Amino acid sequence: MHQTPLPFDKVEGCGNDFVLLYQEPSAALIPKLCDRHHGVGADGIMVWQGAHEDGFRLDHYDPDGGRTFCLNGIRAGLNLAIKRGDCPTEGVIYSEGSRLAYRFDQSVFLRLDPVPFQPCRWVEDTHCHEGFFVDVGNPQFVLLGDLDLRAFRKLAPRMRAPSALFPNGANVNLLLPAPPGDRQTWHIYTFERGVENFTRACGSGMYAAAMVVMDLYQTANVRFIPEGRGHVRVEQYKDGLWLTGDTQHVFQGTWLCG
Ligand SMILES: N[C@H](CCC[C@H](N)C(=O)O)C(=O)O
Repeated sequence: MHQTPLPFDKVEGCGNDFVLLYQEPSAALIPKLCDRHHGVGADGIMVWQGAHEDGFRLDHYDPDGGRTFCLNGIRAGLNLAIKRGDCPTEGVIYSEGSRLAYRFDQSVFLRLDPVPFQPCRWVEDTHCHEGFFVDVGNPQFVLLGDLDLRAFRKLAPRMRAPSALFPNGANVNLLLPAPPGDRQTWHIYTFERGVENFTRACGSGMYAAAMVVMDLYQTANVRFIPEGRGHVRVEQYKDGLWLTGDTQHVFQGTWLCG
C-alpha cells in the first residue's frame, strides 16, 4: 500500500513531549504516532494550522484522540514556529477555544488570564484529601502537599477518573514545597488525563497550581520544578500574568508507516 510520507517535528516542554504536524492526522494515526514502542513516542500531538484570525493557531490531541487545551504543547510548538520565522516574535495564539497573547524573549512567554479555583475534597473509602479544582481550559485537581509522593502515585489514577466531583475526569497535580517552607518554588507531579499516566510536566497543571499558590500565599512570582528537565515560571508583570519555561526542538522526521 502506498503511503504519503508525513513530515513532523518532535518538540518538548520540560519533558512533556509532542509530535508537531502540519496537516490534520487521521483518528487512527494519533495513537500510533504517540506510541513509545511502535511509533515516535509522545504525550500528545500538536497541529500547526498557520494564520488564524488576528494570530496563529495550534491544535492539540491527547494520545486517545481527545481535544483539549495544552500549554506545554503551545509553548513548544510556538517556540519552533518563531525560530523558523513562521510567525512573529509577538502576537496571538489560538488553541482549543483559548486565545493567548505571546511574546518571545529567549523563550516563549504566554499571557494567562486569571481563573478562579474552588476548594474540594476527594473521598474514597478511608481516603480523604483536600485540594483545589481549577478549570484552565481543561480540568485540574491541585493537591497542596496534602499527601506524600508515594500515596500520590497510588491514588492519582483513581482521582483522575470521572466522578461526581470531576464529571469529565481531571488532571491531578501534587505540589511539594522545594525547599520546605519556600512558598515560591514547588516540585510538581502530574497524572494526565488522556495520556493516562504520569507525565514529566503539564503546563496547564502549572497554570492551575499558580492560581492557587499565588492567591493562598499572596506571591507575585512562582517557579515550578516538574519531574522532567528545567522549570516553568509564572510571573506578574505590569501587563498581566505571564508563563514561561524550557522547551526544546528534539528532532525532525518523516513518518512512513501509515
Ligand atoms: N492531557 C490533558 C491535556 C494536556 C495538558 C498538558 N500536557 C499541558 O501541558 O497543558 C487533558 O486531557 O486535560
